[in-house]
Amino acid sequence: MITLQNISKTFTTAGGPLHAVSSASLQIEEGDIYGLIGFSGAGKSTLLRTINLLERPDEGNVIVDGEELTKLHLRELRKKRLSIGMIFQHFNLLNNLNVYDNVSFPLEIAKVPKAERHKRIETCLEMVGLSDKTKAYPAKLSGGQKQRVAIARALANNPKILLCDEPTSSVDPQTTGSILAALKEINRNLGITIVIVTHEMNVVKAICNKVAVMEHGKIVEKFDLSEKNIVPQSNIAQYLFNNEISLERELEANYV
Ligand SMILES: Nc1ncnc2c1ncn2[C@@H]1O[C@H](COP(=O)(O)OP(=O)(O)OP(=O)(O)O)[C@@H](O)[C@H]1O
Repeated sequence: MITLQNISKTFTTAGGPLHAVSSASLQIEEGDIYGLIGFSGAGKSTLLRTINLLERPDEGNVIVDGEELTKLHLRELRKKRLSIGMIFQHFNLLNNLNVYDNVSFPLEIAKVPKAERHKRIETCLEMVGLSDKTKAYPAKLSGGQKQRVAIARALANNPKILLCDEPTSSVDPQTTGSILAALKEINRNLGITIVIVTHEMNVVKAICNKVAVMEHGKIVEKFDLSEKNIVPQSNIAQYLFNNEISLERELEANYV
């Protein structure tokens, strides 16, 4: 369903070229919940953002449902992006709009007629358990509720794929559980393929069926978590599998 072939991305920075992603290849099948894990700066978000070309790779191919995205014209790409929803660490809600209008926003951009819009907004808010919050503004919501609004908004255009960039990094552990449960339900009930960037092996173990471990811009190992005997080979994968902890910056300093 998603094929990333030899993706590379270099940023120009004041300190010189920064190779954020180097020759990364990944095959994600329909229905997967695919985790991308690694330390801060490993290139996870950059790689994730190439899947909808929010980040255009310098080299490599991005194939989604048989279509090579880097070859699409802007209009075709915009259409294709409707089938790829995305959520972020800091929710990215529009603070001057209430919950209903936040979810309505992508539908208005896609020019969905009003009656159909209303139906979809209600369905999506029901899916994330926020039907009673339509009139609330983001400032009045908890972190978990904000992320569930963001999930509803990402689902509004009936995507086939949901990209999640550290969706639980700004919330407490209990809320993490409710967000992950919502994502799992969406995957199970709607068959939406999910790609999730995280620092936390607990997140991977809770919902992913596959995971790729990244370090210094490269994918160093991939695992099918349905397999019984997982034997990590790389130092970083061994570290991640053996330490079920959140990879905060100070802990990263202890990793050798
Ligand atoms: N737009 C940009 N311009 C310059 N450098 C960037 C840009 N985006 C990312 N980088 C750099 O590329 C590297 C990879 O960043 P990326 O965000 O993909 O890593 P990550 O594994 O997701 O880490 P984090 O969890 O900290 O976001 C980092 O060194 C980052 O500073």
